[in-house]
Amino acid sequence: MAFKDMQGSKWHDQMPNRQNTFIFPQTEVVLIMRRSDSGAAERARRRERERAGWQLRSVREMEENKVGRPSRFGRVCVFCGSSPGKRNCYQDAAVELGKELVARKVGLVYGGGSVGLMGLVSEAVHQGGGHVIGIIPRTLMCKEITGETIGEVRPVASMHQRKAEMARYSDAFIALPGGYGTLEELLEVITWAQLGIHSKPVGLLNVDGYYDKLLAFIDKAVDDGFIQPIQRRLVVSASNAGDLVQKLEEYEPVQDDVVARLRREMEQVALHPGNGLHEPCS
Ligand SMILES: C/C(=C\CNc1ncnc2c1ncn2[C@@H]1O[C@H](COP(=O)(O)O)[C@@H](O)[C@H]1O)CO
Repeated sequence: MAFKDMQGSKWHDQMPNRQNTFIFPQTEVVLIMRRSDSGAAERARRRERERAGWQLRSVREMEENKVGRPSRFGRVCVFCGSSPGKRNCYQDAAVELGKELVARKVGLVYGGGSVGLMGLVSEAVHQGGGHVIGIIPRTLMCKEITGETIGEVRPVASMHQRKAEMARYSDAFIALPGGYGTLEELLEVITWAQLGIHSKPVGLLNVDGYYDKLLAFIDKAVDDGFIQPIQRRLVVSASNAGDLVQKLEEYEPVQDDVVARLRREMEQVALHPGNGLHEPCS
C-alpha cells in the first residue's frame, strides 16, 4: 500500500508517524480492511486516526482537486454572531467550519475576541494548528466586551478600518449565522463585489435554513429588478462547511461589463489619486 502527502505529489511506502498529516488512500484501505478486519475494529481504528488528525480521503478525490490539495485561499474571513445562538446546530457549524479551514490549510481572519460563534470558530482553527488573525477596533479591545483574542491580534482605529482590513487580508468571505453586525459585514462585501472593488467569493453558511429568508429576499430583489440576474451569482450558499468551501474554491468571478469598467476606473484612481473622482458616467 502507498500513501500520498498533503500536496499529493509524493508516494510513500510506509504509513507516516502521527506528527505528520498524510492523505490516506481510502479506497485501498477499505479493500484491505474488508479482507482482513472486522467492521468494528476498522471503525475503532478509523476513529483513532481521526482523533490523531488524519484525513481520510480517496486519492481519486484528491487528484480531482476536490479535497486534500492546498486550497486556492490563503485566508478566509468569517463573519459570524458575537452571540452563540440558541440552537446547538449554530455552534456545531462554527466548529465544523473552523475544522474545514484547518483541513484545507486555510488561515482565518475574523473580528477578534472570544464571544459567541466568533470564539468557537477562532478556537477551532487555532486548536487545529491554523493561523488566526483577529482584527479588532481598539475601543472593543477590553476583555469585558469581546473576551480574549487568540492568535494574531491586529488592533485598528475604527469599525470602518476593521472591515477594510478584514477584506484586504482575505481571499474569500463566509458568513455563519449572526445578527446585525454579521449582516452588515456580509452585505458590504457583496456590495463591494458588485461594484468591482474586489472579485473574491462570498459564501453564506445556511445552517439549518437560517438564511433561507435572506436568500428568498435576494431572489425577490432580482425578480423585481433591483439586483441584476448576473449579480445573483455573487452570493454562494450551502448548508454545510465542506460543500460551501468547495463551492467557493470553484467560484469564478462574475464577468460584467459595468463591473469591469468600474474596476478599471478604480484602478486608475488608485494609481493616480484625484483622477476620475468627479468624472460623470460615460
Ligand atoms: C456589544 C456586544 C458584543 C461586542 N463584541 C464584539 N466583538 C467583536 N466583534 C464584534 C462584536 N460585536 C460585533 N462584532 C462584529 O460584527 C459581527 C458580529 O455581530 P453580530 O451582531 O453579533 O452578528 C462580527 O463578525 C464582528 O466582526 C454584544 O452585542
